[in-house]
Amino acid sequence: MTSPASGGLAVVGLDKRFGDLVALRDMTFTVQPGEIFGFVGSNGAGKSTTMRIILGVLAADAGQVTVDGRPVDADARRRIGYMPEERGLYPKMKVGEQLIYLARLHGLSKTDAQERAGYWMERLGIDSRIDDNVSDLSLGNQQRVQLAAALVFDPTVLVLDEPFSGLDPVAVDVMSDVLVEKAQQGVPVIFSSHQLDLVQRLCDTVGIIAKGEMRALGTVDDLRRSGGVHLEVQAPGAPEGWADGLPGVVAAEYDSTTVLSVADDYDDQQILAAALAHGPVHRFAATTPELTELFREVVTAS
Ligand SMILES: Nc1ncnc2c1ncn2[C@@H]1O[C@H](COP(=O)(O)OP(=O)(O)OP(=O)(O)O)[C@@H](O)[C@H]1O
Repeated sequence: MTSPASGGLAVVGLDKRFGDLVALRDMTFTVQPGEIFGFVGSNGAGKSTTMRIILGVLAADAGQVTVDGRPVDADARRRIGYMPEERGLYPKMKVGEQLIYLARLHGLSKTDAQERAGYWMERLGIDSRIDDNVSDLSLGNQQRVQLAAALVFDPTVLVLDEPFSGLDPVAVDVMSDVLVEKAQQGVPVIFSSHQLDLVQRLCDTVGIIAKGEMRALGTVDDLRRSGGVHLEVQAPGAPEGWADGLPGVVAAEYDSTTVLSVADDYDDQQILAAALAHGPVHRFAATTPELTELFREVVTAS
C-alpha cells in the first residue's frame, strides 16, 4: 500500500463484525491530499460501515484510520467534513442558522461562521432558502444543505456517503465542481456512489468492494486497462469466426459488430487485413472496458 503524503487519509486493515456478519475484512486504502477516491460496491458491501469507522461513529474490531500519519482522535475528527448516508440535519432549524451553528461547533468565530455559511449557501444555490426550515426543502435541496454542512468549517478531509443520490443534473454538476475544487485545494476526498459514470469521470482512484473486502483498487485508467483491450470491428461482409485463431486474439463475440478480446502484443494491422479480406470495414477501434463492466465482473466473481 502507498503511504499517504502529508495530510492524506489512510484506512489500514479494518475488520468489523455485526454478530455473525462479517461487514469488513482487512479494509485497506489510502487517499492522498488532492485525490478523489470513489468507493463503490453493491448494496450492503460495507461502504457506509467503513465511512462510519473513519468518522468514529462506529468502532472497528481491528485496524486503524490515520490522517496525516496520526490515528484519528476527536480533534482530527472535527476537521473531517462528513455527509452521512442517513443525513444529519435538524429538520426544524432554519438553513442559515443551522449552518452557522455547525460552523461554530467546529470552532469558527461568529463572523467567520456567518461568512462561510453565506459563501456555501450561495455557491450551492440555496441562499434564497436561508430562512426556511430544512424540513420544508425538497430532498435534493436538503442534500445541498447537507453538503454545505460538511464544508462550512473548511474541512481538511471530506468523507461523503452517496452525495449524488437523488440529485438533479444541475445539482450533480454543482456537487462535482465542488469536489474537484476541494481536491485541487489539497483535500483528500472520498465518496461512495452507485453512479459509476460519475465515479469514472471524477475519481483519480477507485476501490471496488464486495462483501466487506476490497476486490479492486487503483486509478480509473489502470483498472480499466486491467480489464484488457477490446477491439471493435464492424465488417458486415465478414463471416462469423473470421477472427478465430488470429495471433493475439484471445476471444471473439460475433454480432453486428465483432468484439475481440486481444492480448497485449496483438497486431492490429494483421487483424484489420483479415477483416478487409471479407469486404469493407466501417469501424475499427480499440477500447478499454467501462468501469461499469469491470464492476459487474468484480462483483459477480465474488
Ligand atoms: N448497525 C448494524 N447492525 C447490524 N448490521 C449492520 C449494521 N450496519 C450495517 N450492517 C450490515 O453490514 C453490512 C454492510 O453495510 P453497509 O451499510 O456498510 O453497506 P453499504 O456498502 O454502505 O451499502 P449501501 O450501498 O446499500 O448503502 C450489511 O450487511 C449491513 O446489513
